[in-house]
Amino acid sequence: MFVIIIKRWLNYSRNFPVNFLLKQTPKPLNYCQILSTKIDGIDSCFYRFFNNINNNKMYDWNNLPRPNVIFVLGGPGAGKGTQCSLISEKFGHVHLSAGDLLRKEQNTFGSKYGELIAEHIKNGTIVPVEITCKLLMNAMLENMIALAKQANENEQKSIAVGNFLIDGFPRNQDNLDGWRKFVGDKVNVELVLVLECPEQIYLERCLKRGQHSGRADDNPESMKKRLDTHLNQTMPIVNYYEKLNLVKRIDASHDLIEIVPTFRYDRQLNLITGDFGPFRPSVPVKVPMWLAINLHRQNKCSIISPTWINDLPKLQDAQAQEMNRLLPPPNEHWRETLKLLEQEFGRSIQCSELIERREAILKKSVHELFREAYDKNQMFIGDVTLDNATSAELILVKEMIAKGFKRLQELRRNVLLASNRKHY
Ligand SMILES: Nc1ncnc2c1ncn2[C@@H]1O[C@H](COP(=O)(O)OP(=O)(O)OP(=O)(O)O)[C@@H](O)[C@H]1O
Ligand SMILES: O=c1ccn([C@@H]2O[C@H](COP(=O)(O)O)[C@@H](O)[C@H]2O)c(=O)[nH]1
Repeated sequence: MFVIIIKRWLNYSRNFPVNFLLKQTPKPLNYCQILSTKIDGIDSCFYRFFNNINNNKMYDWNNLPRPNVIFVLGGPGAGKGTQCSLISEKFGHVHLSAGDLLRKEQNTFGSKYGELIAEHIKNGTIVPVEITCKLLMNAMLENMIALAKQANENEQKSIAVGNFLIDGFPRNQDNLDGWRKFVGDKVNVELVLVLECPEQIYLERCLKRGQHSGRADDNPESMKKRLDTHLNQTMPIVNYYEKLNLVKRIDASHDLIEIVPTFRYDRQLNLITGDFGPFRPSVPVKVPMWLAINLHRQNKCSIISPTWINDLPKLQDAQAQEMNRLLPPPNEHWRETLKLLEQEFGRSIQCSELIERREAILKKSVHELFREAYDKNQMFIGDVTLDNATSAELILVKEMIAKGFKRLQELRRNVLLASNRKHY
């Protein structure tokens, strides 16, 4: 009997912090009290939980303030990681990349999920939510505990609320369902930032990154699958959040332009759009277009032509084969950038055929759209889809669309008048 008691006692004390925590039912204590009695318990639970992500019993979130979450979505290479780093530097949000957490788990010695994760990443498919969600929750909890500890050390009355940027999640319906089930109201989802680029840019950026990233999915085959997953599985999630009015779409295709300064300025320029510099003679640095032109006019730099300009002849040939569809442009502002560069350097960049062909396709598709309505004597037109047209290109057909609607209105009025006459 005595031996059994000793054994049980030994077992109990070996698991002491965990047992202690599990036996305590959370009471509405003030945070400082909770910290002084419980924080070590939560910590050790956290580490056990982290080592064995299957063991969700060890998880305790309830005594910490409800954190704010911003989801950051966008295609592969949209710049989610890049922008999150900038936001977190500027505003202090904690950046958690679901992809990075999965890659870390994949490379953790002895992880039973390593192979499964590697397979999904290579194929551009989505890892089951139980794994991703627990990794995210662990990472959030780790940060929340750090805030709690900080408050405790500084004898603050309340713990700061965690602010998280969750990059690359939720990516599909399974992710969304799992997030609702495991996290739900434990956090406050404030916003969903969606970074958008033409497909060509996603591809270019990831293939370029692939030259040094060592990532198993920065190659043409994986990219095809990742783009497909983004379009067919992630975009429906964006639509879901759009209905909740939480989505903010951002054009992420703005390329900075590379200049070679002829002057020295050892500090950074802190502009609204980001921090640029330092500037050193002969050392290339990226800046916004307006700054490049301004410095160039003062003879303070030379401008390096963006690489996509070299690919324009290829796009021109491909677009010449396509009679009815616009191919993805190099980026949203390609025409404006070309115009500025042409003005600056006084020479023209050979792509007038490409511009004419795209304008012709656009005009033809708008024309056909309305012609069908007139021919069938319909008062309404179907959905307008002008895929791959940039904002500048859409402005070109704005007048045609306005005229088309005006004529449809006239048609409608005539039909109504005719039907009223019939009744008399
Ligand atoms: N605005 C930009 N202009 C040009 N290149 C960019 C821009 N933003 C990011 N990049 C580059 O594109 C590549 C992809 O960026 P980043 O890793 O931030 O994208 P991501 O959306 O997090 O990608 P993934 O989903 O594949 O992890 C990087 O090499 C980065 O330097
Ligand atoms: O929530 C997620 C996030 C990512 N994945 C997988 O990881 C790769 C790479 O993700 P990046 O965000 O582009 O770094 C992605 O293609 C998925 O295979 C995931 O399954 N779930």
